[in-house]
Amino acid sequence: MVSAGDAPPILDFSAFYSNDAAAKKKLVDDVRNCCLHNGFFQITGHNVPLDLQQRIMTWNKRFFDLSLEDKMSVGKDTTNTWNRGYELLKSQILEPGTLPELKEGFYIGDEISKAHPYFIHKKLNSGPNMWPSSSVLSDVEDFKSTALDYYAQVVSLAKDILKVLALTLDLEERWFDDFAEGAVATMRMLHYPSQPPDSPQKLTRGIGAHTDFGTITLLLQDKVAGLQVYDYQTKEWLDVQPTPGAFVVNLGNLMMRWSNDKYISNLHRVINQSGEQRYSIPVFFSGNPDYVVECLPNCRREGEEPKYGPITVQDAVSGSYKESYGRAEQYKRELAAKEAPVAQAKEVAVA
Ligand SMILES: O=C(O)CCC(=O)C(=O)O
Ligand SMILES: [Fe+2]
Repeated sequence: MVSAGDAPPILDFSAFYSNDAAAKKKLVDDVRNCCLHNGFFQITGHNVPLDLQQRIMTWNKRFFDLSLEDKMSVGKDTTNTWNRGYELLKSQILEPGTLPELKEGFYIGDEISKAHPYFIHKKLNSGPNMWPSSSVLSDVEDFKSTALDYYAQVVSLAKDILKVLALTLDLEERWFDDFAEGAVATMRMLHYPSQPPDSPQKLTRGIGAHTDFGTITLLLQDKVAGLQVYDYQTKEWLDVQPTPGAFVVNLGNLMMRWSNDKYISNLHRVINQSGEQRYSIPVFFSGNPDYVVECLPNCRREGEEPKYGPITVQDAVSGSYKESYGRAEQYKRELAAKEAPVAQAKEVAVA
């Protein structure tokens, strides 16, 4: 049982693949408790090989070690609306009132060509990946195959977790299958430089307090800590300890809405004051963009109205993205407006 003040527990997911009914029931019960508590847990005993986790993490570091110019060769500019490629430091503000975030990212997803109906119809995060050229990265083919293999295996694990989530709601294991068919998921390699000692403590974030937009997130952390989950009862931030081989799993806003707020999409953030570089790789599983999400069975009392109306996965998730990037843009505009008169005054002084 998870209680107030407890960090997300580590659950052995191998029970899902075993024939041990008691162990499987315990896993389902534990996952249900976590979903009701704060929607966060860690899993070991899954089928994603440790070696693959290590190889993608090595690529994560190698990618961010490239020069800024090389990273910008796959920059996610305004023409790339499908969210792939490199994102500069300080591009996002997830926590209103804090500074642009000390993280840089590289977005990868399913390899979707411009002829694919998802691209043509501008479905959520759907389009071709942006890979560095071989002149930038001579073994880019290994980067590609490692990333796409990792992505596919984590998406498959996400589908297994959805089966467990179905069981937690006393639904058939296959309940989420239609939603998971043709699902969109986005993987984001992240690098958090250590926060400079002179940066304002209260305002500096690797990633500001936020909840995730999609259905479930599976996160791989490297060795450096920094991820924290907010505990509403104790009003404290709980550290999510990096655990070798484990994935941190958390529910996103779509799952919370879908469950009529029975299951929780919880606030979390990253602050890296370790003095070391921090790396992580979340995979955000959204679902089939056209699937209509409407109060799950067993999530409201008989006769009670659902809190939310039906919505497509596409509409639910894309709304949240626009909001968070809009905030960083607005901050930069305001800063530029504030600095402009100062710059002009300096010019006058020099003249
Ligand atoms: O890097 C982490 O540990 C967390 C990342 C995260 O919360 C996110 O990208 O939504
Ligand atoms: Fe997150």
